Amino acid sequence: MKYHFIVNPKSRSGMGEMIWTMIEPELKKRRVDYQRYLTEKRRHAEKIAAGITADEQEHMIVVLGGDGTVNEVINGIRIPEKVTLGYIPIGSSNDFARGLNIPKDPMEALNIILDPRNIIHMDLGVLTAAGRQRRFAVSAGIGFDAAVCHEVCVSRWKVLLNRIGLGKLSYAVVALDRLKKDRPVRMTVILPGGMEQIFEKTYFAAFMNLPYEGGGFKFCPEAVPSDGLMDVVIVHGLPVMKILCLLPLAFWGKHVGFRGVTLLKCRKVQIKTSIPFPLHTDGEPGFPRREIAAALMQSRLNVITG
Ligand SMILES: Nc1ncnc2c1ncn2[C@@H]1O[C@H](COP(=O)(O)OP(=O)(O)OP(=O)(O)O)[C@@H](O)[C@H]1O
Repeated sequence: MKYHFIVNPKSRSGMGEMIWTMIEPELKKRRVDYQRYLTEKRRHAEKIAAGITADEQEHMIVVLGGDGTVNEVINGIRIPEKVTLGYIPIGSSNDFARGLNIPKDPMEALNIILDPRNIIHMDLGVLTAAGRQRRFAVSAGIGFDAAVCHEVCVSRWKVLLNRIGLGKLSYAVVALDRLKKDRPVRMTVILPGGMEQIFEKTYFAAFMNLPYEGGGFKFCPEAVPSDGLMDVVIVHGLPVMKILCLLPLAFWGKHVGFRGVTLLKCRKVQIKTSIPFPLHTDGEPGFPRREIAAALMQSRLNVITG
């Protein structure tokens, strides 16, 4: 089967293009049947994936880019179960690769794509807000974590830290700054069957398909991408000082069990907040909203993992 390579040359502040120049000679050497598509702007990867899968037949798509490019590709795919996805991680946060044990080394990642040992049927989430839907592979969130994503996208920290190979730390640096500025809100969480829980002074809720988000925060250590369930983490009712202590622990998933950290598993959840709160899907920012819903799709994506 032909490999469709979707390459974001601008990922990790321009590293994508450089890595592709290493990968392409290897494909030629191994006589791989491939086609390359270079993304030219935001949302272009989505259009490319939509074009490849428009015939609703089986396809092999390989993404070379960051979590943002993976997100665009999964949003473009017509029927996820017809597609097998390979991934060469070149992003700043790399939570998709981290959660699926995909090697960071581009050549190693290519090897497992060309000779796959493990293919999982991965759940995909859908975030619905103001009548619009956006799919996610890693996580979606409302509140503080989404505000951090907004700011990382526009801050110079990501570019500076990417230059020294520490791009994933941009989320931690911006998180510390946002904690000083953001005010927690009242959040109502509605589960299937109508069960309602109210959380006061909530900083954020994240809906996770994989254990990590934000460049390595293991917010939902038990998240399994093929179990048919979303893991939800809600952080609420804590003083800023305690959050500052818990955030580093979250790198190892050791924040679990502390008061103010609530974890749930479900297929569907609805959230209402007292004021509009920022959103994200796989780290890509969305407009602030007061009411959203997150759910898993019926159709699953085949993903080559490490
Ligand atoms: N040619 C291009 N020029 C500018 N931006 C682009 C281009 N192609 C894609 N993009 C945009 O670049 C953004 C970031 O890409 P990507 O997520 O792959 O890398 P990253 O931000 O370094 O990684 P991560 O999401 O893991 O932090 C995406 O939102 C995508 O829409």
